[in-house]
Amino acid sequence: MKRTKQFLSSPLVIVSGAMIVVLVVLAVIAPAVWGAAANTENPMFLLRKPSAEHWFGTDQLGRDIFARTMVATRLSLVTALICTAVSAVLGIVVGAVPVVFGKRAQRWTSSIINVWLAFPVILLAMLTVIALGTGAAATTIALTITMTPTFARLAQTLSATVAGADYMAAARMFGVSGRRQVFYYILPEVAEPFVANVTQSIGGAILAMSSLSFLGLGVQPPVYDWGRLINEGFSQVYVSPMAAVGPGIAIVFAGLAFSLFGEGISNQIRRAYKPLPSAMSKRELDNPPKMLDKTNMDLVVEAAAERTEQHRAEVERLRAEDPQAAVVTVPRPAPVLSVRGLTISFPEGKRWNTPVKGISFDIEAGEIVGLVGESGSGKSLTMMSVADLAAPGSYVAADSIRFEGTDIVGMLPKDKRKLLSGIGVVFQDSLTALNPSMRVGRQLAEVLECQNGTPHREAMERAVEALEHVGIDPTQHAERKFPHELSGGMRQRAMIAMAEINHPKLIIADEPTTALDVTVQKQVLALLRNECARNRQAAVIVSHDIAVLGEICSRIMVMYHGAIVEIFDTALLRTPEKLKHPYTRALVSSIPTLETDKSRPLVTIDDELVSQQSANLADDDAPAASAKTIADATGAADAAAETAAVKEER
Ligand SMILES: Nc1ncnc2c1ncn2[C@@H]1O[C@H](COP(=O)(O)OP(=O)(O)OP(=O)(O)O)[C@@H](O)[C@H]1O
Repeated sequence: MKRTKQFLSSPLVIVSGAMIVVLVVLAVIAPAVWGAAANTENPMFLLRKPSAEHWFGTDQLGRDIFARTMVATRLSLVTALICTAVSAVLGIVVGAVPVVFGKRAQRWTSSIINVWLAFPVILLAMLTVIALGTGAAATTIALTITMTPTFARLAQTLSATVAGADYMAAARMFGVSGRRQVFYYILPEVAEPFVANVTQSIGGAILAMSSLSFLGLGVQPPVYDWGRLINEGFSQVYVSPMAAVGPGIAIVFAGLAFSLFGEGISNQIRRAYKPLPSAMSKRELDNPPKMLDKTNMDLVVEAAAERTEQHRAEVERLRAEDPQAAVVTVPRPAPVLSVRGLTISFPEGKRWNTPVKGISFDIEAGEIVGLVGESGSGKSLTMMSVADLAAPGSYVAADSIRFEGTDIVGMLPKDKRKLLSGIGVVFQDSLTALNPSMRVGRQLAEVLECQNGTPHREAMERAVEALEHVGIDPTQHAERKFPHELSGGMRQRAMIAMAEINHPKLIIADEPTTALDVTVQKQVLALLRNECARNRQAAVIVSHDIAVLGEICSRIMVMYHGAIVEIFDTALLRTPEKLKHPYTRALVSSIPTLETDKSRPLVTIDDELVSQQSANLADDDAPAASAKTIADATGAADAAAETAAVKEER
């Protein structure tokens, strides 16, 4: 019901649907209304031109061509509908059903479909008609034979996607029968796109059927369809063009009606998969929430001041080490990424759901920062939005998101894409993040070809080198393999190689080791750390596991309920009592150590208690900081650091 309503909201579906209704009504009533005028020969009105009485004129036997066009609607429509419906069903049988019978059956049917598709459509139809003899039945069979492989290929492609899903594997494991798999698992999933395509094809079937009749291979007198009428009217086309153009208009009308209807349904299906907020007006949607978390701002200022202190200490240390040195240079890295007031919202009915609430943070060049928090705290949304990979349906607002000093907020998509090619992303699941139908080497090379225009051969050489750099044994020739032919660890390494290949300034790794076992996890994290050090890259590693982050990061940011509640130096993990936020303390105390008493249950985090404590912690009376304040504050800290360095240089 909801889906029907959704379809009816599309003007394209409404207009084309109305055209189809007109055709169906004509097919039903035309023989009764216009039958006599269409079939009665009248020697008094031979070959008349169009007039008020005979809109399309008359034929050589004095029959009204408009009436004949109306009457021909039924045969033209019915034959097209029959051959489309039969070939769609056959297409499902040939294309979708073998999916449940395993790889061998799929290979066989795939080869059959390929050979079938290799024959030119009209040639195959003509040969079939010649073999079967002319007439409506033979034409319908001929067209069914030619249309079936197209539907079979479509059904095969759609079903193969479903067949690869985890729930299908589970169904097979549970022993669900093949018939049940087809009817309850595959068909419901492929039905909508399949039906949309089939509807579009009805227009094509009408055209093909008419073409055969026009060539004299289709229906034969005294039976007639639109193609036959054009054939008959062709002889008088110079005297009375409407004799051929009239039935031609009917074909175009019917073809357009079904093609547009199929197109309209396809559009609506595509839209259904992209959450569209319908309850809010455009004005409301143009104004998503914009927030600035003042407590988070204070943390950023503190972190900047802390790093300034560390920088000063480093200058002092080097000075003490070599008091004679005329110049002591300790370059102070500028933030490669600087985010202020990032707010991410989803429209839910008439309200906004805001999982990320005005957060701010800086990532300095070359540093590895961890982003930790419970599931649903907004970690992935934050980092993916920074990389311009925001979740579908989300609305992202920010005071600024500066990457290498350039603010991407409000930037044109083309320029943004160019700038953000300096960010490499390592996704959680390498199996879904890598293209399953492309060899690994090709995928790596494509990054260089698309981003730098590197020639193919050179890009392939660099892809092989990159795979070797991430520790994949070159004798395994991973570059020639498809992703599914690699182990989980190798795939994750390949994805790191892909993120690294163009030496981005920042790597975003979203839970890069969740799917791996503990040993491989450690190897992959060590690899990430080493690659960042080797290429002087910054990285943000998103994880649930604060212990893992402690091993490779210099700083950790803690997210809780869509806010950054603490930013701390990893060294503090050794003195957890110095951590400020109750959630961070609870998180750290839940890490099991060698001293943990195994007879007692692991520490869990009491969400309610943490919320209460953090509410007490927040200083509600403090004036809200603005993005400018924070920029000034961190700027002041940076300036102080620069001054320290410059002074020392002198
Ligand atoms: N496409 C979406 N539509 C609506 N809400 C969403 C969508 N994606 C995320 N959210 C909301 O944003 C919240 C945060 O999502 P996010 O993926 O950032 O969590 P996370 O901290 O990365 O969790 P996890 O560690 O489990 O991946 C979710 O709990 C959900 O409420």
